[in-house]
Amino acid sequence: MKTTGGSDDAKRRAGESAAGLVLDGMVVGLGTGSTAAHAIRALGRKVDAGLDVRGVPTSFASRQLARDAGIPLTTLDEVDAVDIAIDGADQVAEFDLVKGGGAAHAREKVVDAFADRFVVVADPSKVAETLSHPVPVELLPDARSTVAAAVGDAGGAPTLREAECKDGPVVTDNGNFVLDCEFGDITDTTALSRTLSSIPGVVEHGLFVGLADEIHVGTDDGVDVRTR
Ligand SMILES: O=C(CO)[C@H](O)[C@H](O)COP(=O)(O)O
Repeated sequence: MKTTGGSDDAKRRAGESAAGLVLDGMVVGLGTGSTAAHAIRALGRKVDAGLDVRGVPTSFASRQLARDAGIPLTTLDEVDAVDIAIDGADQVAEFDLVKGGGAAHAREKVVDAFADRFVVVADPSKVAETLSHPVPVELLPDARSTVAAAVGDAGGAPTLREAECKDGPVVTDNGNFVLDCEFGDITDTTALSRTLSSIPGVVEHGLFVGLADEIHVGTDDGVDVRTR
């Protein structure tokens, strides 16, 4: 699993803190990334101890990890509600996020937005005053040049995400490409989110605006929790 950001201990504290919110009978959205992985492993230990939950994975990677951890799985088609979603972020400013470092943001946004309570888990390296991390944009492969041009018109500098162990671009779990789009400081997250969503060929972008309910930031000796 891809690892970014700060210390693994801080990520573990954040993940375990969020997993502690899960109660018997809940349906849980299972995020993607190294911090969410700590929450999934902690949840697996609670399942071992007798907790009855069902997980909705947000990626191939989180599905595999949840299976290995012994968490019973379900899908959005089979549940009426997701009680809580626990997911990481590449950057957090107040309650707005940039996500998609693992190219899973399209499914993550569906699950995180549907959840009654969306809990973000992060380490201190992710926290900023203003979002400035490049925004991942998942797009239909045929639309690469037209989406890149539209991102440029919107003031962004797009870079096609290249795979590390394969020649050519990253291909998402949905069979699409990702453009990492540099916008500098993003002062109006709502406007940029709307602009990116309106581009034909964009499947989903990694700006998560107005979705997070709670942020758990693991520190050297504990967890800072912020609630809306
Ligand atoms: O959005 C994501 C995957 O698409 C991840 O949650 C994000 O990249 C953070 O990952 P990590 O916890 O490994 O730093």
